[in-house]
Amino acid sequence: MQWHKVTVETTTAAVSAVSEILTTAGATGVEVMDAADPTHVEARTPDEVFDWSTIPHRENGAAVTAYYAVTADFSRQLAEIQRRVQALPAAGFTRAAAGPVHTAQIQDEDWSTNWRQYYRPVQVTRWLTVVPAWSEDLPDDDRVQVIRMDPGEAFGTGTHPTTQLSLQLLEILLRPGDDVIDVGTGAGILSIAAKLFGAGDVLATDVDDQALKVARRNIKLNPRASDIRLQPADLLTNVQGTADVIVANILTEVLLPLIPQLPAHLRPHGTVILAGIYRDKIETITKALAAAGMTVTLTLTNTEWYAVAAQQESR
Ligand SMILES: C[S@@+](CC[C@H](N)C(=O)[O-])C[C@H]1O[C@@H](n2cnc3c(N)ncnc32)[C@H](O)[C@@H]1O
Repeated sequence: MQWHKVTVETTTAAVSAVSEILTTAGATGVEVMDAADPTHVEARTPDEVFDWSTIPHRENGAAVTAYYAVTADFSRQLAEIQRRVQALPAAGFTRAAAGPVHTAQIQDEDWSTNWRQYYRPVQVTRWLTVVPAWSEDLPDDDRVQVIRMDPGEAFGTGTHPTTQLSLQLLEILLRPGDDVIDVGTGAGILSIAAKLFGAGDVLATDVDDQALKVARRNIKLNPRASDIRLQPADLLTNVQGTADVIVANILTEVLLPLIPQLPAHLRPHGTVILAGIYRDKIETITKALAAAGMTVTLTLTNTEWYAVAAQQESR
């Protein structure tokens, strides 16, 4: 089968945004080469997800690659990718983030399954390990919860710092029986983790139908999370009801319009967990939370990324 290979030259800060653009345009997965990734020498820890020695290390900037089936629709998909990449500087990224978009037509060389050999289980929090769906390699400690995921299908299989920060805050803050809304669920990992941590009702939403399909598949891989509800939704618009915990790992540009919607969906003493915040955006998010009557109670960082937990100020 023939595929279009699309590579966007960009910067470390914009990798997540570019990955989202390529995924939203219909890619089933993205490959990231980033100079900020640890080299294989720095990365030799028991938690490694990749065999780094097999992956070349990039010297500058970053590149995100995705593959699209050869269809009549491709020129429209490519135009949309180029339009959205060019809009990155206006969304607050540096001009360098909107680098050239390269395309090539390639023969299927099993790229869609080749990456599987690089994946290993990864311990994402103290009590949570993400295990690829096909792996028999389970943690030795039976107190550690296991999430089964099919990586490479949608953003959020546990390896990105923003997902790990969200999982860590859920592990710290979620109380048994808490009802949860997961805004922008992607591959469903935060909702599944919430269930394993003892959540009550969990509603997972996403604006992208493809993400919801992937989330549905991953939920099926985790029987203890089988009653997660899925709903297509743009942020909290048309989402009914309230929750004890609302979690969202999305870029700041998307979190900002979400924040004013939160109080109407958050129970008294409820907690909001926001991740996907690049370090130069943390002040903007804190101010927006304050304007919506919420105070940051806990902040975690991982590389350049921040995640915050916030609660409503008592009235
Ligand atoms: C960075 S991914 C996070 C995925 C997963 N929650 C995680 O933590 O790994 C962001 C997700 O938000 C979704 N998203 C983007 N804009 C949205 C919106 N306006 N409303 C709902 N979901 C949105 C994207 O489709 C994507 O699946």
